[in-house]
Amino acid sequence: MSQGFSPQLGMAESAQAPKLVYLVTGGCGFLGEHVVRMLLEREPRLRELRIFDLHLSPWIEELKTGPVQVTAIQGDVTQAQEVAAAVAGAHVVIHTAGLVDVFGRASPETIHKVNVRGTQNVIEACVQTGTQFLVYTSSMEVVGPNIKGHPFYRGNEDTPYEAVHKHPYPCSKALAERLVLEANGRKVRGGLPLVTCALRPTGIYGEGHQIMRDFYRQGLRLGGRLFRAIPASVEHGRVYVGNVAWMHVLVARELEQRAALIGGQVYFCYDKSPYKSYEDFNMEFLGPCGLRLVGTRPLLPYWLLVLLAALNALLQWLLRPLLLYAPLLNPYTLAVANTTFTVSTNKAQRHFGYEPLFSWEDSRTRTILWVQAMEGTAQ
Ligand SMILES: NC(=O)C1=CN([C@@H]2O[C@H](COP(=O)(O)OP(=O)(O)OC[C@H]3O[C@@H](n4cnc5c(N)ncnc54)[C@H](O)[C@@H]3O)[C@@H](O)[C@H]2O)C=CC1
Ligand SMILES: CC(C)CCC[C@@H](C)[C@H]1CC[C@H]2[C@@H]3[C@H](O)CC4=CC(=O)CC[C@]4(C)[C@H]3CC[C@]12C
Repeated sequence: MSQGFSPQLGMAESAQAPKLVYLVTGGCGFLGEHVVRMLLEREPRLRELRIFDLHLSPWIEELKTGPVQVTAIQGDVTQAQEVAAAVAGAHVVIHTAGLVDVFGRASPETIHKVNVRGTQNVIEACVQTGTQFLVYTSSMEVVGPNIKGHPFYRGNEDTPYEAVHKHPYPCSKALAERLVLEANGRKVRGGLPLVTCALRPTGIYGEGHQIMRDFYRQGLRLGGRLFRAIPASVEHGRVYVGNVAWMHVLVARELEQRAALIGGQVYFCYDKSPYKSYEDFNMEFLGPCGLRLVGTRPLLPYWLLVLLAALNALLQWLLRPLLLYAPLLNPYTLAVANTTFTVSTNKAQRHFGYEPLFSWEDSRTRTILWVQAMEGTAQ
């Protein structure tokens, strides 16, 4: 059963009746919502958009009034039958669903179940039902930073790096990514080959970013101040959520025409966001909303942060039978925050013509407006 499509948006073709069915798993999440909205805005060949998520958001209802049929599917990626039912008849699957947890909220088993087995279910569903194109949202964490704290400075997809994973989240993303890439070329129902690729965003920011919200609220509680914890010289790759969504839409569109080139490939997600430390970067948005980052150098010595992070891990373990204690600071988040990880690549541009849709100025303005719209601004 062929479900082919042409990614070239010629005049004649875009004027034809839309015929494609897309499925976005995790479509109600931070990134998933942007992918969903981007598809509706920028994929004129879309006939039906299926949004699959454990928790469906109320905003989906607003999307149902447009020309594209929007189908909300409440489901769990760990349930193979639910996934297969959602995938059946879809031309393209964009698999963003995942458990993003580096704070110890979920058990390692749950993280593995959702991120690895869930991805396996998506692959098997494509194979069984004859869906040929699969885009997987991977993560920079598949590469690093590693537990040795080696810097990854302006690296690209071919830069050698000692990827050593111990934490359940990067372990699960690395395993899932491998499954997706190994599935490239498998025969789907009807005999055509499955075409897969993986996108690896660095730290995503933008409207809906939960950790930014947490930092903002913490700053408000501390009287409009945040205290520098990490040296300004430690740089982090960050990418605007709208550009990450755009990259997903574009690569999904190009998968068929350029299957031999794109199939089985990984791409870092990048844009023109500046390289800065995690905290200085956040201040690009929190600053204009009235917060101040105190200190040109970290206020606490690093050894004390390591001690506090270890104490938090101990408290989390001791308190687990009674309550969930999951602060931002733990040995893993400290190691990630304190290690330079920046990417510099044009692979997505070379392979499928990606250019960021949003400039740095636009991305910044949109994010600031979103922070300002949150309740109780500091201004
Ligand atoms: N936030 C970030 O900085 C980065 C995120 N990523 C990846 O991007 C993807 C999306 O992440 P975010 O949007 O940040 O997270 P999110 O938590 O906002 O979104 C994930 C979505 O998946 C859904 N989901 C979770 N478990 C599910 C299950 N068992 N069945 C069905 N749906 C389920 C959630 O309900 C949620 O709507 C994830 O795969 C994550 O690993 C990659 C790099 C950076
Ligand atoms: C108080 C601490 C000293 C600073 C805390 C900051 C951390 C919570 C965050 C610093 C770097 C973040 C991670 C990074 O952006 C890469 C990521 C990729 C993903 O796929 C998921 C999220 C994350 C692990 C992200 C999580 C928060 C940080 C560790």
